[in-house]
Order: sequence, then C-alpha cells, then structure tokens
Amino acid sequence: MLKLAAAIWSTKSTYGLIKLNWQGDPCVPQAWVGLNCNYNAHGAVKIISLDLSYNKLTGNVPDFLARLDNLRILNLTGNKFTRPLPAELLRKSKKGSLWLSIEESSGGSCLEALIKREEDFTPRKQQFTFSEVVAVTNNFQNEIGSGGFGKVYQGSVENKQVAVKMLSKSSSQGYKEFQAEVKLLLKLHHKNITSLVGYCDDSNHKAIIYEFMDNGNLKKHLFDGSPNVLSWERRLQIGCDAAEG
Ligand SMILES: Nc1ncnc2c1ncn2[C@@H]1O[C@H](COP(=O)(O)OP(=O)(O)OP(=O)(O)O)[C@@H](O)[C@H]1O
Repeated sequence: MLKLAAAIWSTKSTYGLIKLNWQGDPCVPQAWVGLNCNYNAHGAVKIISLDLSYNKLTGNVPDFLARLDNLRILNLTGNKFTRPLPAELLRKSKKGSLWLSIEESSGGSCLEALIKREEDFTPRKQQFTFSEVVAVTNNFQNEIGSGGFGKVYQGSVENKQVAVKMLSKSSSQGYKEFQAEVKLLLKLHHKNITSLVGYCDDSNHKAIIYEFMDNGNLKKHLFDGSPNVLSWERRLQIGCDAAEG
C-alpha cells in the first residue's frame, strides 16, 4: 500500500500511467496501472479509478483496495489473482458503489460498463415532437447563445428551466454528432455532466434539450478578461471536476 501511494504522489499528475511496485510478489515486481485521481481539501490524493488490467498479476487482491473510499472503477481484468476476492470489494460492487471488472469474458471498457448499468435503470420517454419543442421554447422566444450545433434557446419542461440546442443545417457538427451526443447522454449520468432532458429527431428538425445551467458560460468565468474571474484554485478544481465527468 505504501509503495502504491508513493508512486502516485511522485507522478504529480491526476491522470496517466504510473509504474506500481507490487509488494509481496517477486515474480511481478512492477505493473503498469492507469489511474484517475484528484485531491481533497488537505491535498491528500483521492483515487477514483484504477486500471490494473493485463499486468499478469498473481496472488491475493490486496484488501486495501476496498478501503479507497473514492474508488468508483476498479479494473482487474486479465490477471491471475487468487480467489476469492476480498469480501468488502465484492460487497461494494454488489451495492453498486464500485464498478469492478475481473473476468476477461465480461469484456468492454469501463465506459461501456457504466453505460450498460445505466441502461438497466433508466427507461423513460425523452423524445419530443417538433411542436412540443415549439411549446417548450415558447416559439423560440429567448435565444441564449449559439455553438457548434446552432442556436440555443431557453425554455421550460414541467416547470424546470431547460436549454434547447437546435441543430442547424449549416452547423459545423452534423447529424452523426447529434446522434452520438443524444445516445451517450441518454445513458450516461454524472453530477459533472449537464443532463439530457430530451431530444427531437423529426425528419426536418433536430434538437437536444438539456437541464439549464445558471450563471452563464463557464468560459467567461475562466479567462482573465472576466470581471469576476475565479481564483486559480477554483479554476483548477473546475478543471478536475470537468475531467472527472
Ligand atoms: N445547458 C445549458 N444551460 C444554459 N445555457 C446553455 C446550455 N447549453 C448551452 N448554453 C448556452 O448556449 C451557448 C452555446 O452552447 P453550445 O454548447 O452549443 O456551444 P459550445 O460551447 O461552443 O459547444 P459545442 O461547439 O460543443 O456545441 C453557451 O455558450 C451557453 O451560453
């Protein structure tokens, strides 16, 4: 455990590959691991995901992995660990607080697994007709911005503020990107990712409806030209939160 912590500190990086000194197994002195971590208020490292896959690791899966409170994704696939796995790891995985991959046959990436898990939980109607979009935006009354897809309008769905992005025919991002964004957001939910409220995929009109984000465009708050520019600590935290999402 100590060696893992030391290795992580030495990278001074929140993402990447590090070399791990695997204690207690002379056959496998080092392993390449992918990790994603950030820091708590006291500067201590919090590991969110750990990818130990395909490192030919043997022996017991260390108990301390179950004590990493922030760990959400643990990929142990493609090793030769002794069974059973630590009971606490299995309990967390069963409870849903940890995505654990151990079998090669389970296949797929962590992202695919997370999406799969969401698919099991979220079947609800999110498709809107164009006339519903017209009603949601009060006939496109309030344009709040424009981006890669086209114009963005403010609206409301069931008394909740929403932002409606209309895919314009001249947009730099086409129907493929539109479909990819909708498909992904339908399945993926994370506190740091703006959630999808719905979409419209009529033959002539395409729209994506998101939850409304107050306080304007983040870009304005991040750059020095802003009158209320945020502190560097705050900006770094926002960067880490966005990357986590
Ligand atoms: N969910 C939202 N809540 C509030 N305002 C939003 C929301 N989404 C977009 N906007 C507004 O619309 C503007 C354009 O957003 P949009 O995401 O289309 O452009 P972008 O940031 O250039 O991204 P991209 O090029 O990937 O589409 C934003 O700057 C913002 O003012």
